[in-house]
Amino acid sequence: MSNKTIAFIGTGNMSYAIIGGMIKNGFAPQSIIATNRNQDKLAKVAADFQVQTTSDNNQALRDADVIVLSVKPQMMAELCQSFIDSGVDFSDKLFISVAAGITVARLRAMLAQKVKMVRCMPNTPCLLGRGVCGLYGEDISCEEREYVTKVFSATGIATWVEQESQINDVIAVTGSSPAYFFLFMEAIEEKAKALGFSDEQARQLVQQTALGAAEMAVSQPDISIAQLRANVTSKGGTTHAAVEHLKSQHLHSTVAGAMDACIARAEEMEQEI
Ligand SMILES: NC(=O)C1=CN([C@@H]2O[C@H](COP(=O)(O)OP(=O)(O)OC[C@H]3O[C@@H](n4cnc5c(N)ncnc54)[C@H](OP(=O)(O)O)[C@@H]3O)[C@@H](O)[C@H]2O)C=CC1
Ligand SMILES: O=C(O)[C@@H]1CCC=N1
Repeated sequence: MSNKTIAFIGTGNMSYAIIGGMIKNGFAPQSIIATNRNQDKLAKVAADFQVQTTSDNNQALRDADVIVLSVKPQMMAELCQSFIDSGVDFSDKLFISVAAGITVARLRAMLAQKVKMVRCMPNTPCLLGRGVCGLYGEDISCEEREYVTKVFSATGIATWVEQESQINDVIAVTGSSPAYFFLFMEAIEEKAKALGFSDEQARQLVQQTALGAAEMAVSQPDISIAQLRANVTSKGGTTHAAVEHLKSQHLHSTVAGAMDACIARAEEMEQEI
């Protein structure tokens, strides 16, 4: 199975990140096909990673063993219908959908076949091999599960969940959460600029601090994140004043509420799409 060809249908932000992670971690470029309707994006992924590219989705469907569905959820039904209309026999292909808010049952209905299906919930740090992917599969063999694990382990951490509903929890915890961190970084950057730092200084200061904080957590797994935070917080000092302000603004419940909103939206999309 590891010699199989994998086709990414729709090469936008997420496929680009997954392909980048795969290439950095030893997957052969000739085993990867990227499709897109936008030629500029195909030119970029070909130039950056030397993978095969085509704007013909049906060609990729025919040539690949594994088909990654990576268009926006609202585009998925139209894409699946085009596969049905192509006349290509895809009954034995392994499908992987990275789309939020579309269940296995719905994807199979769109494809009008009970195909082997994996749902994957990745995040964009896959590009650097620092991603997290939640995986859920139906009717896949042990060999296929191993292959999928190998693909997504190349992009970071890959973890299987037992219940499909847990994919929505993964979205809240890791799929969408790079955006929460970026939002926090944006807020610090904005205030740094207001304090008089240049745009370049503000960007450097915030990104280096975020990187340092993340590396502190990763490199010291025996120290809780709460303790790492406490280690910065001198009694009666400056950090204490800042942290108390964040707590008084209900940061924890705000974040929990944001994650609940994320899950609720995924559930809503399951009904809409
Ligand atoms: N971005 C993220 O962080 C994450 C995204 N996802 C999921 O990944 C999927 C893709 O998201 P993302 O990469 O952000 O979206 P993008 O819009 O960046 O990428 C989708 C790409 O698919 C192309 N496309 C649309 N329809 C077709 C078609 N019929 N044939 C070929 N190409 C097509 C689009 O072209 P065009 O540019 O012309 O529109 C676009 O380049 C979504 O389902 C999303 O839920 C999951 C986890 C994280
Ligand atoms: O915002 C979205 O819907 C997608 C899924 C997770 C991250 N981006």
